[in-house]
Amino acid sequence: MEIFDYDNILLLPRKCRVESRAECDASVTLGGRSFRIPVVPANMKTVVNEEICAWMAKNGYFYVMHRFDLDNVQFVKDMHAKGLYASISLGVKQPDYDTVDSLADQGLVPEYITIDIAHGHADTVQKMIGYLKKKLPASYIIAGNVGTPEAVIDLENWGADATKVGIGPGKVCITKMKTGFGTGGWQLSALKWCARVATKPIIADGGIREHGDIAKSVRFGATMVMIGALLAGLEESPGKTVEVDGKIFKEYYGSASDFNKGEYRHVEGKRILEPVKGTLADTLREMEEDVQSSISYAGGTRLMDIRKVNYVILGGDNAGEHLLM
Ligand SMILES: NC(=O)C1=CN([C@@H]2O[C@H](COP(=O)(O)OP(=O)(O)OC[C@H]3O[C@@H](n4cnc5c(N)ncnc54)[C@H](OP(=O)(O)O)[C@@H]3O)[C@@H](O)[C@H]2O)C=CC1
Ligand SMILES: Nc1nc2c(ncn2[C@@H]2O[C@H](COP(=O)(O)O)[C@@H](O)[C@H]2O)c(=O)[nH]1
Repeated sequence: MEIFDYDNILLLPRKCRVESRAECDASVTLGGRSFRIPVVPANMKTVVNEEICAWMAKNGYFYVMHRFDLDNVQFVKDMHAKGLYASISLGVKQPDYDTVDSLADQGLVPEYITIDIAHGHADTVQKMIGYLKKKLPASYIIAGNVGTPEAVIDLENWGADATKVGIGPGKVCITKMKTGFGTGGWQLSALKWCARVATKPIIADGGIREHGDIAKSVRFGATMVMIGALLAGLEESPGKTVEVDGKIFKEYYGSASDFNKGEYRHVEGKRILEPVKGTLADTLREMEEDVQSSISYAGGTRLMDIRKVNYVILGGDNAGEHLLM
């Protein structure tokens, strides 16, 4: 199997078919809705909050609200009251089942539900998917996180409408060091491996360090890309603002860090400071322009045209050119 990651892959251009990058359509469809770009901010406390989610929904972007210290039922009510779609996260414990009961009893149907646990290839996830199918059958279910084709096949067979791939490639992730497991360091080839068997959309989660990594994810099978670090250091980002030597940073911590959990047990995440660099609107606009450029380099006009390009692996044992012929 070829092993590579975002920083040692480059995509190869094909003859341009547009006169302006504005002709390239970066939009993507997930769960029957169209979104401006294939990017979703990570469902983490230092990346999204209610205001950011509402703004994203209003402005044509996909979001997934986090599931920590939050009244999910009230969140769904608030989003629907504003005429916006609701996209929530759930775990697999009793309070999560209580949330599902409460939503169903009140006739509240979130348009998207993401079952989000560290090791998503699990009976507990199968059980939650089954419960959601019974209680909230109209919700679109995203399940994860996983890192192997076997897991993608199981989650799809259990009823997931999309899977989230990425065990440990995140910037604040320490899973690799703590457990010896994961896709950290080879996330892009793990994505390719999973995408070969997937029959439903994949959300590539973690490890995006440059805007060009979005196109690389799409090339290797992602429908959507989940991003934490690159969106944690914005003016609106909910992490605490910290000043160091006159420079302004935002706190960014892992959902499995002691900062999120409130205790040091089963910790698989850390806290870092991200320099503050611009607004959410400007960053998403720049990402859209960069994806439009990627589409034009791919010789296409639509996002999925990126899937047609060849690529090279730079350095290492697998180095070489990979042609689609
Ligand atoms: N993408 C990634 O690489 C990772 C992401 N995270 C994120 O951190 C957040 C918290 O995750 P998580 O701790 O799972 O959430 P929860 O604390 O809600 O735990 C979910 C359930 O899974 C169990 N569990 C957790 N890890 C494992 C494991 N390795 N093997 C078997 N069972 C396990 C927990 O039990 P118990 O605690 O008793 O074991 C609990 O019952 C999520 O948002 C998750 O996405 C966390 C780690 C890795
Ligand atoms: N192993 C851990 N992974 C975590 C934790 N909290 C979040 N995450 C994952 O990281 C991505 C974001 O990655 P980034 O490279 O864009 O910053 C996020 O979506 C989660 O899947 C954690 O505590 N441990």
